[in-house]
Amino acid sequence: MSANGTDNSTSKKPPSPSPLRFSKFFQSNMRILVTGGAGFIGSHLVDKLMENEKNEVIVVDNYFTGTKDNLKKWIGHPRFELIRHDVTEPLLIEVDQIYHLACPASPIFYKYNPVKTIKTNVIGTLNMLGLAKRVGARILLTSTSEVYGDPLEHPQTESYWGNVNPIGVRSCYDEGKRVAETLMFDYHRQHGIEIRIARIFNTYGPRMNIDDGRVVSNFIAQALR
Ligand SMILES: O=c1ccn([C@@H]2O[C@H](COP(=O)(O)OP(=O)(O)O[C@H]3OC[C@@H](O)[C@H](O)[C@H]3O)[C@@H](O)[C@H]2O)c(=O)[nH]1
Repeated sequence: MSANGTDNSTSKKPPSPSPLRFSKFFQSNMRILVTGGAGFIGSHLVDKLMENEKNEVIVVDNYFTGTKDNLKKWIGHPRFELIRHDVTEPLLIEVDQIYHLACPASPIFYKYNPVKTIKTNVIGTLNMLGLAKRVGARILLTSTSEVYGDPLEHPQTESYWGNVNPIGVRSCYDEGKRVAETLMFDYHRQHGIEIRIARIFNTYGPRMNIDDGRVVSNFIAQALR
């Protein structure tokens, strides 16, 4: 039972992974899908996952804000595969874990085509959950502090439900991520899918687009100009 009294547990067993998981070879190899892996955070996650010799990493990305350049050191590596794919289209591959990061995170980009942004959050997450159910994979969603909207509680605890404008110009991202979280929990309760959700607050670091309009990159860009 979570702090706000809702019962997020499930009585369902997770779907069984592919029979290949139990063969000797695959026991020691984890096939990991990273959607949005060509982006700022996604490419650093790929670097971390590739450090483990037992991981095979597959990145799907439509390069809306990410770039192959962020992954250049892995292209051609035997344990790495890069696929140009938009997660609003179904994806039929065999994997054991899914890190679902595909979504424009900068306001400049997600407000450029708000309908596409919410499609990516809703249909993209549905496609990834459908894949997780089919292959018995565990799935992590990178959510955001924007699910709290304009919070009335400081600091926000994870059980705080937020204060979000459903019809504003940022709602495609804020509400899109909230629906993505809803879908994650519904697949968990209804189908026993193993889920993880990380609500990422403001981040900065190498490979961040300096002019992507987020607060920290704005401060740095203004300081440099
Ligand atoms: O429709 C889309 C939109 C975006 N993407 C990709 O998703 C990736 C997003 O990476 P960005 O560099 O834009 O953003 P970040 O890495 O900072 O965002 C990260 O943290 C915030 C979360 O909300 C995002 O989901 C997560 O990607 C990019 O590679 C982009 O090309 C898709 O693959 N499909």
